[in-house]
Amino acid sequence: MSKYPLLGMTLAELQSVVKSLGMPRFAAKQIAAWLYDKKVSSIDEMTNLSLNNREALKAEYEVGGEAPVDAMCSVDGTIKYLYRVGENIFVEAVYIPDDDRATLCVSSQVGCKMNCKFCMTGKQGFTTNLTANQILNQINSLPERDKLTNVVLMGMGEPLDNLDEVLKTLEILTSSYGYGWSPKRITLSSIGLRKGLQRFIEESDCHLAISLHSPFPSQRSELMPAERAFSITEIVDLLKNYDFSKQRRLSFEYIVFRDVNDSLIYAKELVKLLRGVDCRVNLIRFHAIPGVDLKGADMETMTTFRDYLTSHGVFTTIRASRGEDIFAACGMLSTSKQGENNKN
Ligand SMILES: C[S@@+](CC[C@H](N)C(=O)[O-])C[C@H]1O[C@@H](n2cnc3c(N)ncnc32)[C@H](O)[C@@H]1O
Ligand code: SF4
Repeated sequence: MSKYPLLGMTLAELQSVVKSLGMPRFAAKQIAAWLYDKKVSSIDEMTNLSLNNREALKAEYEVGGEAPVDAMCSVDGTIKYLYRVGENIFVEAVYIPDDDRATLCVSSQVGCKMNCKFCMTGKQGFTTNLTANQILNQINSLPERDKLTNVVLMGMGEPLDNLDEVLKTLEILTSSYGYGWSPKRITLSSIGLRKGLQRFIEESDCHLAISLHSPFPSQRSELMPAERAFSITEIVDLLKNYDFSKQRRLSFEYIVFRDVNDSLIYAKELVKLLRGVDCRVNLIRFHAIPGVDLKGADMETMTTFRDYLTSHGVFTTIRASRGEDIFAACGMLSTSKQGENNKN
């Protein structure tokens, strides 16, 4: 019989576990400390629980951490890890070390329903939501776990489409009973879903990045079909109701596609769209994917685009592209692993 994982449970969930087993209420906090502070890998290591209680816990539960099954290292130090989350199902997490920080890009779903034209994960279609256990495990079982300074929910999947499990993970990462991280160390990236965006803003303090990619709704819907359900103008209107001028950061991601959204007409429209919003824009280089007729803009065009936005009051950076040699794009390694296993 497979056991339930404890890793990924909130304090409230651990409290109901200990209650159901007739253990004292304070045992929930002790278990949380073993899981999230001391980061043990087995219930046997939870030595301040009585032997009887440990045995009772072990009958139904396990810690539930699982090491990655594969890794690809880039010449620039970026490492893409593959985690198994089911029979022949894998997700990616990408470790990106930098001078003074080390970021992990975490997945929230296997595949994605949103079908953005430029995205490899979108091309996979949707397989399943990850549980809080599977999201947190990408961080917990990372070989470089203790070096991590930041986490970005920018891997496979649309986090607002799996918000219950994502919010549980964020609670564990930021609570004093959990990892105790500042929410400023965590960024959630989303295309912006009507059902979910407001809830995320109100129930979390983590930074928010919105994938924008075109200020024109007609073009944005060509690139990102979800635009039809919740348009970028509605998204920006909603965001204007919240204060992003202090600790919490709002950014917009913009992949610059050659001859598609890279001229100053687009930059001008972005300035108009983002007027009065406390935010920054990150320009992203496109990682080409097979079968899609889009190309990335050259660096000169991106620089001109950035300078126009910055000189018109929208602070803009060009995101350094990391792990080019192992990347191609998010979703590539897991897609090929699934294909490889299907052939065997
Ligand atoms: C993979 S998504 C996951 C988070 C969320 N679903 C979203 O779209 O924001 C993270 C970021 O990667 C970008 N992205 C997707 N495919 C890309 C590609 N081929 N090249 C560059 N960026 C890409 C998305 O636009 C988004 O800004
Ligand atoms: S870009 Fe984000 S929302 Fe779009 S298909 Fe990829 S993962 Fe899903």
